[in-house]
Amino acid sequence: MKIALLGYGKMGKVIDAIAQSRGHEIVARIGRNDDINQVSKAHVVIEFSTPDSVLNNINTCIDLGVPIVCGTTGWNDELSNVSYHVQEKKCGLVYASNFSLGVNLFFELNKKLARMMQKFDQYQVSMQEIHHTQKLDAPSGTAITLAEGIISNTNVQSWELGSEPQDHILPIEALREEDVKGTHIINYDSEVDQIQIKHTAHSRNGFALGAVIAAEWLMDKKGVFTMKDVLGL
Ligand SMILES: NC(=O)C1=CN([C@@H]2O[C@H](COP(=O)(O)OP(=O)(O)OC[C@H]3O[C@@H](n4cnc5c(N)ncnc54)[C@H](O)[C@@H]3O)[C@@H](O)[C@H]2O)C=CC1
Ligand SMILES: O=C(O)C1=N[C@H](C(=O)O)C[C@H](O)C1
Repeated sequence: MKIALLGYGKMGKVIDAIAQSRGHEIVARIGRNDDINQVSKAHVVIEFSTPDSVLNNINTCIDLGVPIVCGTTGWNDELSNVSYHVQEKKCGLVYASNFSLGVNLFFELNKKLARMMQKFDQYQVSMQEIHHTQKLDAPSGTAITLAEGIISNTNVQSWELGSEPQDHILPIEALREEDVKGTHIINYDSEVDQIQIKHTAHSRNGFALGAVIAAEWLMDKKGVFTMKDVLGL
């Protein structure tokens, strides 16, 4: 399969190596100042850039009719507009806040735990995410997906970055530390105990492999999908 990499930073480079190890050809490595029309040479684009570039990148790929796997975070509010554009142009998009198998299993575990906890209001839920210091968005896209999983399965109504624990609000603490690839922790605290679930990424390889598997899966499909569809969870 011919792949174009749109965004060639930390993730783009790891995806390059993993895609080639799976027999794919990288036909373009496109940075901020390069010609985006190079994506037309590819069967599929894998997009990991920045929150300020992602919308233009996705919309250009849709207009050029090239299917896209997008991992860039920080644009949740625009997902419905982008979905409309994908359907209108009969294109294909996989978007996931996190492409790793482990985190996608963790998403399901989080929802299941939230369903169990909803009738026990002596527990206050909270979340912590830790990432490297270059990360541009907070909270992480993964933390927002986890928060949505809790909100849709409990009587928590919203999440708040950096807030104190309060009824019906999920506080999210976002910490930035040197070289942390991505850690997400959910706590349910009562006066007498704590239940905690945690996912720790040891490298970027899990995110990158998931993105390449999503690109292989997307090839013959039209519509908007997420990693749950790709993995059949
Ligand atoms: N969904 C997932 O599984 C994961 C998502 N991410 C997200 O992916 C994004 C990228 O992460 P990293 O690679 O760590 O960041 P990075 O900062 O190392 O790389 C981003 C690259 O995109 C380039 N870029 C900026 N504007 C561009 C444009 N218009 N066209 C092409 N390239 C452009 C930048 O120059 C930079 O080289 C972030 O939003 C991050 O949160 C990161 C890891 C996993
Ligand atoms: O920026 C990162 O590095 C990561 N971003 C994603 C996110 O915002 O959730 C996924 C992963 O945690 C690494």
